[in-house]
Amino acid sequence: MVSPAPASASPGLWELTDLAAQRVQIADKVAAAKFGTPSPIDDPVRERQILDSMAAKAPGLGLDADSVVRFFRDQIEANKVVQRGLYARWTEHPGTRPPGRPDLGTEVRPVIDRLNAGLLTELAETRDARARRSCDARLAVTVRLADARRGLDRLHSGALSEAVRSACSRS
Ligand SMILES: O=C(O)C(=O)C[C@]1(C(=O)O)C=C[C@@H](O)C=C1
Repeated sequence: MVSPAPASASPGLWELTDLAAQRVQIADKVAAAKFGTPSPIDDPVRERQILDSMAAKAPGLGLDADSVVRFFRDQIEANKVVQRGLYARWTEHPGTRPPGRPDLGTEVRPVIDRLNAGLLTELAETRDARARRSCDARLAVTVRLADARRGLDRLHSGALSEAVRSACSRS
């Protein structure tokens, strides 16, 4: 669930940013599902499915398919940054490994699917705000607020910045 916008957040960009933050946080569960199993972090088939599905829905929402693909590619790359960071952490400090292994197909990907749908809706909702010249500055503030609100550490906060880097000035 998207948490309510902090008073100082740019109302138009808060939901988009908070959903991207949640997508970065769900990488912990993805990594926990895969760590110590033969499943690699990279799943090109799943990535293609996400990108094709988002691209197909874009025109109906008045969005440019290429821009939507770029945005979701960034979401996926950000997710992988977190997964790799956690793998490194868990390898170096076995005591920090997650206690359980969630099921990727039934527990984790359905959440990602919902976040993807929400993000696509928000891309459409924020078309005007993202086209404004003020977008970069407002987004930077919103990202810092999401960092604080969700208590993101450096790994997740860096990934969130990467996730939203193409959000401004896209149709
Ligand atoms: O679903 C997975 O297996 C993930 O690792 C998540 C995710 C994503 O961000 O959607 C990231 C990397 C994979 O290549 C595919 C998808």
